[in-house]
Parts: sequence; C-alpha cells; structure tokens
Amino acid sequence: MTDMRLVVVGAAGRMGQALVRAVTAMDGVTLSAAIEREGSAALGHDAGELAGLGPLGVRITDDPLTAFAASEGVLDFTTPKASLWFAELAAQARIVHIIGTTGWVDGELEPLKAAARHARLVKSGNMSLGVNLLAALVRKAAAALGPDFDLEIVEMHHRHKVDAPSGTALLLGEAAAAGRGIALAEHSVRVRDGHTGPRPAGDIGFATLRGGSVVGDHTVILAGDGERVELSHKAEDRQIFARGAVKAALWARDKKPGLYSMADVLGLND
Ligand SMILES: NC(=O)C1=CN([C@@H]2O[C@H](COP(=O)(O)OP(=O)(O)OC[C@H]3O[C@@H](n4cnc5c(N)ncnc54)[C@H](OP(=O)(O)O)[C@@H]3O)[C@@H](O)[C@H]2O)C=CC1
Ligand SMILES: O=C(O)C1=N[C@H](C(=O)O)C[C@H](O)C1
Repeated sequence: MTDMRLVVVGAAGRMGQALVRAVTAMDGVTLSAAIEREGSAALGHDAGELAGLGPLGVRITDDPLTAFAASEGVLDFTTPKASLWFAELAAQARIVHIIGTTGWVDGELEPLKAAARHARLVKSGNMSLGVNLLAALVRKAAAALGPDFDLEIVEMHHRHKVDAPSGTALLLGEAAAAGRGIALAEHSVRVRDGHTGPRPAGDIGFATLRGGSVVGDHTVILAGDGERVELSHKAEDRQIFARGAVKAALWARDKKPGLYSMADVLGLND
C-alpha cells in the first residue's frame, strides 16, 4: 500500500511541530501539507525547519481546501472553533480527520457527529497508549470499589494551556462515571471555593494545576475510609500524543465513516 498522505493543521504549534516530527519518523505515512491560520508568522516557512528537522520541502500555507484535496488524512490539534471548520472541510473531501483538540463546550459536538456521517473521525482528549489504558483501569477500579470510595481527579499542565479541566481529566472522569454507572455531567464538581459544606456522596471532583513546562500529569484518587487508591499517568514527551495520532490515521484509513475514539484504535473496547 502507498504511504498515507497526511496534512498537519496548526503546524507551528507545540503539537503541530510534534506531529510533523512523528509523520516524518513513522513508516506508512508522508507529510502532504502543513497549515496555519491566515496572517500567521509561520506562513511560508518550511514545516520541517520549524519542527527542528531541517527542510522537508513542505511550506506552511493558509489554504486547507487545496491541502485536504491532496491528502488522505488531517492531523488536528488546534482549537474547537478551528477543528469544527476543518471537520466540515474533511467531510467534503471524504478524508480521515484525527482530532486531538480539547476545550469543547456543550453543543459543539453535534456538528462533529454530522460530519462523521461522511468522514472517518477519531477524536480523543488524549492520544497516548498509557492514558487510554489508564482510563480502562479507572473504569474497572470505580466499578470494583463502588460509591463508598470518593473519586477525585488531579491534573497538572504547562503554563500555556488554555482549557480546564484538561481533556484527559474529563476522559478519565467519563471512565470513572461509566464504571459507577452514572452520568458525569450530573456528578462533576469542577470548582470548590469558600464554605462548601461536606462532600456530597457520588461527586466526581476535578482539581487543576498550571505551571512551568509540565507536558501532562493526571492522577485519579479513589479515597475510602482508611485507604486510598491512586492511579497516575505522567507524560514526559509530546511525541507520545503525536505517534498516537498517526497510528489513529493509519487505523482509520480503511474504516467506515463514523466518530471513533482512541480506545477503538487501540482495541481497548474489544
Ligand atoms: N489529545 C491529545 O492527545 C492532546 C491534545 N492537545 C490539545 O491540542 C490543542 C493544541 O495544543 P498545543 O499544540 O499545545 O497549542 P498551540 O497553541 O501551541 O498550537 C495550536 C496551533 O493551532 C493554530 N491554529 C489555531 N486556529 C487555527 C486555524 N483556524 N487554522 C490554522 N491553525 C490554527 C495556532 O495558531 P495561533 O498560535 O496563530 O493561534 C497554533 O499554532 C489543545 O487543545 C490541547 O489541549 C495537546 C496535547 C495532546
Ligand atoms: O494542552 C496540552 O498540553 C495537553 N492537552 C491534552 C488535555 O487537555 O488533556 C492532553 C495532554 O494532557 C496535553
């Protein structure tokens, strides 16, 4: 089979550069184009040079339409607004769309579901093998320990991160809620301040830390009477997410249109 032609959008960003490095290093894929927004200082620069690789002969442009027409898949770690636009374009071009973007709010997922009628989308708040395995373990632990164990999720990220709780923390919260057989939306507590009163039974709490260059740390605490279970993942390098995204694109290449998760890609739902 020929190499899968992949376009990286947001190619000058932290994850965009990691994606360019991953596409260049991995077998079975080739970088077809690199996109940034109109007016970006990165336009015209070589995507490889920006990613610290030396020239690749792929200049960054602000023309996703032309890029998508010449590609089989798009790797997208940008913003929800940009990802929604790219989803429309990817659906029109009938190409695979891998979405790592986080910070989604209620209602924004409906257009993605519509796009997935025509396109193959893989969306996950975390594309690493380790976190997706952790989610499976959290689901099991929450089911096994039951409602007597209070659930708290703590995350820390670098000072540049703009959304909270992280997409990963929410993914882990969903896994914990699924293990308990409850809906996360009805039990999540994202902020505590002032006289909160005692902790209501069944809550799933989130705590957010920001600072320095932390790539991404997550701990799920199951706190019972007299004992505590802690399940953690620490990301040390953004390449784990980028490699996961490329793996997802290759996996989705021969799949039917639909909205898939990283657990589907990794076979953790089987
Ligand atoms: N799912 C996962 O495994 C992971 C997800 N993420 C998520 O990925 C996202 C990006 O993170 P990160 O790389 O750190 O952020 P950055 O801000 O470094 O990168 C985002 C890039 O997207 C560009 N961009 C924004 N809008 C557009 C547009 N309309 N067209 C083209 N390019 C656009 C930005 O350009 P400009 O600077 O000009 O706005 C920027 O270069 C976040 O939501 C983050 O949480 C991160 C790591 C792993
Ligand atoms: O913004 C980041 O950096 C990260 N974002 C994702 C998230 O919101 O969980 C994944 C990873 O933790 C890094």
